[in-house]
Amino acid sequence: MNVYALGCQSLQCLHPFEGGPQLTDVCSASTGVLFLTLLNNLLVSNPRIGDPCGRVDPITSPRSSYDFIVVGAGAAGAAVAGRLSEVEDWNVLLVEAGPDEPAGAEVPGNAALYLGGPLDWKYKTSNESFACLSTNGSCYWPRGKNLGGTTLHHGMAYQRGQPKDYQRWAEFGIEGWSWDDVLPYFFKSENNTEIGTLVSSKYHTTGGPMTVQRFPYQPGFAWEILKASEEAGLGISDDLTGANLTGFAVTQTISRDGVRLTTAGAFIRPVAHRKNLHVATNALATKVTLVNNRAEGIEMLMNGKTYKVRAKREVILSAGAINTPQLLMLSGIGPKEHLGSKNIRVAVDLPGVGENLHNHHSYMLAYTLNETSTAQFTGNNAALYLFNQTGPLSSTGLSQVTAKLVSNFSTSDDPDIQIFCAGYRASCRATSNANETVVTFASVNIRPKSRGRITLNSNNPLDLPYIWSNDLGTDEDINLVIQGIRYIEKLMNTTTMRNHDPTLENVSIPACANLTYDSDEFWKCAVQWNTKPENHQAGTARMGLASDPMAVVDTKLRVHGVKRLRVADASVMPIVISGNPVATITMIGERAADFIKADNIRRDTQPTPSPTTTNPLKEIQQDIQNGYDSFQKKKKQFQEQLANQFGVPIPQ
Ligand SMILES: Cc1cc2nc3c(=O)[nH]c(=O)nc-3n(C[C@H](O)[C@H](O)[C@H](O)COP(=O)(O)OP(=O)(O)OC[C@H]3O[C@@H](n4cnc5c(N)ncnc54)[C@H](O)[C@@H]3O)c2cc1C
Repeated sequence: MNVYALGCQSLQCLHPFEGGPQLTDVCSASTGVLFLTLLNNLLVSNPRIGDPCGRVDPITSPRSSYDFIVVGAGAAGAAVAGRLSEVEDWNVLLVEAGPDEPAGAEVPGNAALYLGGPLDWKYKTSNESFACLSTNGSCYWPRGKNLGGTTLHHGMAYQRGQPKDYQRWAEFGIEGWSWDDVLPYFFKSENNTEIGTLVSSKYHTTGGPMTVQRFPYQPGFAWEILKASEEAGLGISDDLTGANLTGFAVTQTISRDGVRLTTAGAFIRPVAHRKNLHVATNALATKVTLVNNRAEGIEMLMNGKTYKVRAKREVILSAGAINTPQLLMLSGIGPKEHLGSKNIRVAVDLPGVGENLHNHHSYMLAYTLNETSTAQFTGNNAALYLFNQTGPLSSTGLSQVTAKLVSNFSTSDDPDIQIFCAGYRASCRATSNANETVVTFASVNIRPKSRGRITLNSNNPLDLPYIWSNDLGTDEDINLVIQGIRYIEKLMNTTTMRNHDPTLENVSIPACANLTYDSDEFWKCAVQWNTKPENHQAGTARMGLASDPMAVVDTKLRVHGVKRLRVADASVMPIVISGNPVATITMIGERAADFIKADNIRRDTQPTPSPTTTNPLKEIQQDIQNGYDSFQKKKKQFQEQLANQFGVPIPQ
């Protein structure tokens, strides 16, 4: 009997998940196939990593109707579905195009390794005039296609943007989304384990389902970067979401004790036992069905069969900034002429659907250090990780180091440049120059001005949409990236960094060869040819007032002109926040769930108002408390079971 079977039988797990790509599919380590296979099995069976007993039990076919249907189980959708299912009287269907999360992807050292395969939508932009010129004006945009969405692949950095980001949203006439309005919803999700030791209770809290903490491991070079930053006068911060918004930081992450925590892991798995929550995996929503401009349900493809499922109350689209506008358009909601050109009957002419597409964009400098690299993905480190979830595999290496800085277009309370670092990762994917230590620094424009759009290639839901990002479409966008490059150069020119003898890897781009190396003109050319698009796409179904012709949803996330249909994901942000967006997108999911609860509980209680039962806020608070209590109870039982059967100590 293998360890996996032993663990699951004794814990009476009914639905462990062994599927999805295995380590042997995503790694190319010299450690060999047998080692990777064994490691994969041990990860799957480990209660703290693969969590075999906490997995969802996906439905094999949907019921004909539910109260709510949520499309997409990513940063927002998992939060929406988990929260709605707190109300026992409602039944909720969560529809996800991809499968459950493979255990290997929960290892922080494996971040992004599962992209490029079946868990990735593998989007590519087209016809870029100013970006990704080395790849014929086409940028690669990975997006997660699995429970947890892109939170199964992301770098896990926890940020919220800054108060000014939400002030900018107000310029669209949006009320109710100021910093003071959104902060309680960041708190609602958060369980910060480093209050008092690293961050302040003024900005952070405990009790939510999303654990926020630093990784247990940092490579020594991470602290060297912080030392160099101080030396260069760029500053350091313990908490870029706290009082000190600028400088370099070893960031807090959305992870729990050395294991990735996706939104599915935070919001769905702990409540997977709820009878009123159905999860459909490998199920593609192909359209929202409308009757008289009212959402009646969805059509979906699952296991080769088409289903029509009715939503008695509402449909919520959380399919992300690319798929949500695609679904809206496939359902007849979008720009009239464009829908007509694809033979789609227009239900609601909403010209803003698919417009306002934007993304952070960057340029990466790679430096070779004067030291021989030592392998990090070793048997010892793997064992350390399996037993304790510590060591190099329990972190993303230098990717946990980031900085927020200010260009000359902005002010210190509103940083507009971010630096992403990478290197020293315990990756199982062998690199070509295994003997060299290479570290990278990307200068990221986190206040992009250029806007692109998403349109349909055809009315076939299986066709990927057409994406034109128009990245780097303004001089200011390019200038901002160059200002970030100058900051990186300043950092690398410190004594601290020079002690490591860094050499900038040759940037040889034929199209830029006639320009003076390291001049602004040179970098302007290089940035456009070797653009590094970030993965923070937003804005394609943006919030705004009904009087705003380009607005798609109102401030309660209801689609203009359509009843019983909301959007909750990155697409509703009028302007992407200045930083890593997951926490904000989850906050949007939290808010959507509360808007829905308030509207529906009010509706349910309207006919027979009574002073004792008609306070919707009180009821919502009670629902949340009930959900939280039952989660805590289940967690305690599970920990006791582990302690009794495997001697795993109960965390204090
Ligand atoms: C490599 C990488 C690193 C990143 N690092 C960070 C980081 O460190 N910190 C951070 O904050 N952010 C990071 N991000 C960005 C972040 O992950 C995304 O911005 C965020 O996950 C988007 O949330 P979403 O809910 O809008 O969409 P997603 O999380 O992408 O979720 C959408 C879900 O909908 C599903 N779906 C789509 N269409 C359909 C359909 N028709 N039917 C059924 N299901 C459907 C998808 O499969 C997916 O599961 C990173 C992203 C990438 C790719």
